[in-house]
Amino acid sequence: MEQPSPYLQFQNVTKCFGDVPVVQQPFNLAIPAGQFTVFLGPSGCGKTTLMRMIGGLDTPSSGEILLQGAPVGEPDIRRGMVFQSYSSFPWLTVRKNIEFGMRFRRDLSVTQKKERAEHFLKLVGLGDFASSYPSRISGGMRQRVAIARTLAANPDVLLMDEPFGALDANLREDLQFELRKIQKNSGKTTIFVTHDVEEAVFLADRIIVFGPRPARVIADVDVTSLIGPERNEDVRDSERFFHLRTEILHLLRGREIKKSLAS
Ligand SMILES: Nc1ncnc2c1ncn2[C@@H]1O[C@H](COP(=O)(O)OP(=O)(O)OP(=O)(O)O)[C@@H](O)[C@H]1O
Repeated sequence: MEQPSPYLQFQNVTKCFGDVPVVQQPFNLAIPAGQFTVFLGPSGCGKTTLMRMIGGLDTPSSGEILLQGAPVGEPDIRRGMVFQSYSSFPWLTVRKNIEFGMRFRRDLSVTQKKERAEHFLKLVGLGDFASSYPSRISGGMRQRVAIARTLAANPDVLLMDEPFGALDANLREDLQFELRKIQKNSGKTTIFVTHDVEEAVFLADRIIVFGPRPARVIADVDVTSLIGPERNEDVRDSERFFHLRTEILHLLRGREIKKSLAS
C-alpha cells in the first residue's frame, strides 16, 4: 500500500550564507501532521536557519521544503511564527494585538474575529488582561499574547524560535506546560527551536538533535515512546525524564569533546 506523503518535508536541503555553509550535508526530514518536533542543538548550529526556511524567511541554497507536497515559498498565513523577542504593538491592547493576527483572514467576519480573540485570550490565561497594554504586563504574558495571536490566525504550522529564552525559570516551566497542552488540544504541527535539553524533552514528541555547525543530525529521538505523551510536573521529576535528559546531554557533550579534541 502507498504510504501517505509527510505533512512537512525537507528534501536534500542545503544552505550557505555567502561562503559560510550552515547546512552542508543535504538535510532530509519528514514530519507528520500534528507532531511537536523540537530542533535541539548548540548555539549557531543552524536551527533557526532551518526554521526560517520553513517559514519562507530564508530560502534553501539547494533542495526543497514541502508542505503537504508543495514547495513552501514566500511567508504566508499557513505558517505562524513566534520569536524569542516578541514585538507587540504597544499602542494596541492585548485583545487588539490578538485580533491583529487575523487581519488577513478574509473568511472571518469582524464578530468571528472578536470571538476567536476571546477564545485564545482565555486559552492562554489572559482573559483578565484583555484591555491592558503590552507595557503594563510581564514578559511572560507578552509571550502568551504572541502565542495567542499566532494561534488565533490559525496557521497550519506553528514555528517557535526560543520563545521562552528570555524568561525566568519558573515562568518558563509554566509556559512550557501551557504550550504543550495548547498544542495537543489544537493538534497543530509544531516546530520549536531551543538549546535547552530539559525544555526539549518536556515539550517534544520528537527531538532532532544537531551537532555544531554546519547542521548535522546526531540523533532523532522519539520522546513520546520513551516517556509517554503526558507532560506535567510529575513527569518532569520522574526517573525516565531524568534519564532521557541525561542521555541527550551526554550526546551533545560528546560532540563538543570530539570537536575540542580535533582543534
Ligand atoms: N543572514 C545571515 N547571514 C550570514 N550568516 C548567517 C545569517 N543567518 C545566520 N547566519 C549564520 O549561520 C549560522 C547558524 O545560525 P542560526 O541562527 O541558524 O543558528 P542557531 O542554531 O539557531 O543558533 P542560536 O541558538 O544561537 O540562535 C551562524 O554561524 C550564523 O552566524
